[in-house]
Amino acid sequence: MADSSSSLPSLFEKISYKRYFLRAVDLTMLGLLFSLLLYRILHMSQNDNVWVVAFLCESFFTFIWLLITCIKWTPAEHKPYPDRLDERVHELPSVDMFVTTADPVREPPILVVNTVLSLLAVNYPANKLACYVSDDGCSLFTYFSLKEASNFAKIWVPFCKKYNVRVRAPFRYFLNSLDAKEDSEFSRDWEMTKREYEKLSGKVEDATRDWDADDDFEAFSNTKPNDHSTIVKVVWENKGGVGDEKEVPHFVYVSREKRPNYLHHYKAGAMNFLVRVSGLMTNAPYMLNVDCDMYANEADVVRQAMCIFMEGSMNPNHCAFVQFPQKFYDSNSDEIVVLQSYVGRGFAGIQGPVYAGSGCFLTRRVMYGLSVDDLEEDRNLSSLLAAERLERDFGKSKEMVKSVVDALQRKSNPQDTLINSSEAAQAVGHCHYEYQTSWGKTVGWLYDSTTEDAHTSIGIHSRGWTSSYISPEPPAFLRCMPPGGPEAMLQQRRWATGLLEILFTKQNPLNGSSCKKIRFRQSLAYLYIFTWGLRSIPELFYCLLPAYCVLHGSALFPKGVCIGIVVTLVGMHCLYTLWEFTSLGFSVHSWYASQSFWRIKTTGSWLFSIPDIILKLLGVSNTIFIVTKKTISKTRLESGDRPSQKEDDGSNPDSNKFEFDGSLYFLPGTFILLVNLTAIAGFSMCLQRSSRSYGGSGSSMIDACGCILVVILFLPFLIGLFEKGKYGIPLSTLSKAAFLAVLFVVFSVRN
Ligand SMILES: O=c1ccn([C@@H]2O[C@H](COP(=O)(O)OP(=O)(O)O[C@H]3O[C@H](CO)[C@@H](O)[C@H](O)[C@H]3O)[C@@H](O)[C@H]2O)c(=O)[nH]1
Ligand SMILES: [Mn+2]
Repeated sequence: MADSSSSLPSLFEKISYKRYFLRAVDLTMLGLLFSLLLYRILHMSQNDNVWVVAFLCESFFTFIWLLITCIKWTPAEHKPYPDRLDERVHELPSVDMFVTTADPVREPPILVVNTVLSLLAVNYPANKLACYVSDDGCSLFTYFSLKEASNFAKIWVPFCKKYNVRVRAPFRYFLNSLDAKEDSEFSRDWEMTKREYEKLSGKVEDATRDWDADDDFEAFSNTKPNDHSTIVKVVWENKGGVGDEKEVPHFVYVSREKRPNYLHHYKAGAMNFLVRVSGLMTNAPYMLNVDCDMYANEADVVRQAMCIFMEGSMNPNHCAFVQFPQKFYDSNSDEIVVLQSYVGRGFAGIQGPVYAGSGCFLTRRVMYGLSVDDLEEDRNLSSLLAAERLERDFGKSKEMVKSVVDALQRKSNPQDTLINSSEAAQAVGHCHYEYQTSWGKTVGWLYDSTTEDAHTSIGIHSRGWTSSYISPEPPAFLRCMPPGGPEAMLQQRRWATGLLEILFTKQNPLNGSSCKKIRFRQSLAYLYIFTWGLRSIPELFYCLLPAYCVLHGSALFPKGVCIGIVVTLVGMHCLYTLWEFTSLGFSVHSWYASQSFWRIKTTGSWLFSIPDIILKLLGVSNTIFIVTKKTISKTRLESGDRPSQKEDDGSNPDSNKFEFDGSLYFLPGTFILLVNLTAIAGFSMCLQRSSRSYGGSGSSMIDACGCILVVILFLPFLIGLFEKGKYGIPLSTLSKAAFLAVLFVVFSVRN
């Protein structure tokens, strides 16, 4: 526990950003949007239906901007001081670290191995750590790889600690060659460790080929990913550990029972099983959640998070979780980094950041459904601890109930040996264990959304907890994302659908039930992300309106000086977002690519979240979680870890190209492109044919400029028209889009 004497310096500092100028910019843009709406209302009678459609779209955009302004108003973050931890805290708390994997093909085991190695090697007493891997793929190869990794960990962990290695995922660490030429102890150890890592990765890659059966793999025989019993394997137990540098923390492999026709709730279900198993085995008060596509990039990461929790145990600031921003070692998601930096810090200045599903430390008690009120009134806690209630909430395992009571009362009674709890662990992995309990409803990770992270997050904030955002440099965690193309579109659709799903649960931020403890601005902030999918409709319309007006000969934008409103809005938005990108060190190209991808994903991928939700509400089909395909990036590390700059160096000319396939995701974009190209062609032909001005009620140059802007934003599709292979738009998509475009043109001209 932390030393509460006030003379010692605080373990963290809250940094609140002053942004008077940016607030003025936000408000000016809001004012311009309202003026545009007012103009539309005043001129409604003189114009046709286009005017109404534009008005509706712009009302939606204004609403979004209002939410953004409200989120960004008071940005903040926490800065931890891990150096002060030893002076202040006599005994560090234990942490259970969870890694999830689900598919050995889409998530190569070598990636999981690296995630795990980076966690096992963090700077924290090894006897206070335990790493649990949940494998929803029930894969022998994953298990085999992890078992091999645990042997390598006995070399890797001491090596990292001896030489204070910063990047503790070997696949990243060994990308850089050895600087020291001389034959020092370090270079000998380095060479040896590298050789051992190469052996390990060779074995992992060949696992599917040379296979020597072993009794230990018995449990995997005759299993299918969706049909098998629970498997719990203690891969490595740190027996009698005292926390010295050579020790490797406990390491457990689990795969919960799966049967066809049983809902298993994807990652949320896996996380809930991990909470139960770890509760039975080590029952640490804190938990770290990392996806298998992410690794710890900073050895002090656990200590950084503990600064927030330990200080919080003195000042009841009720911090439920500490979220590190998602940063990437490939350059496919600059816009996410930028979004987090502004919107994420905005959330942090209200009630706390959103739990992002990975790179987050959580408190076990909070995950057991505790609310802030339960802390204040001991009475509540004792009602929570009533035996029959515990069984109803947490299930029928006595061992589980006991571990929950210990956790809620902050008593840590880990098992003497992990093997002792194997049997109880099997029981809590049964696919009917959660039946009629509170798991997934009020306890643990919440079900009913494919973005279980955002759903669980609002559940925690609704119980009155705050959360903390810390963004150390170098980044604490790094992960990878799919490049622009079918995988990215699939992932975006899953996110948009999952976020919309939350609007139809009890956690809907608009459902302001009085018992909810969430702050008003925090609800608005959640509303901003939950409505991503809905944005697709106004964005789609807005990409088509200029073309419609040019073809139809009507005006979309205001006339005279009032056009200044639109021009200023577009100009300000460009400059504002450009500044956001460049001030974080991203290039102008990255800014453009993000603006373009944002339009592509909204109109092409988020759009499908709407039928997904309708089909779910009608009971026709349920939403599914398709795991994103991960590939290992071989880009070299730079000292500053600025991934975006690296791939911009032109070494791989294809790295910025957008990939296509025959899926429907690319139909809206191709259609938008063709329609706007037609409108531009039509407009320039008319200009050539006659010098008659486009005055009166007809469309003007400014509408044609709108079409040009849309084409610029959909440039990856224009390039796709001329490319072949995976970089080209398939003929089937092209012909469907062309057919729709002809219908659109006929409709616009005739109407
Ligand atoms: O049935 C499943 C499906 C997925 N996963 C795991 O969930 C994690 C995330 O899956 P991924 O395909 O990588 O999804 P992403 O879209 O990259 O993940 C983001 O979005 C998800 C949904 O919001 C969150 O769960 C993640 O934490 C967040 O990083 C991975 O470790 C998977 O192995 C399971 O354990 N079981
Ligand atoms: Mn992922």
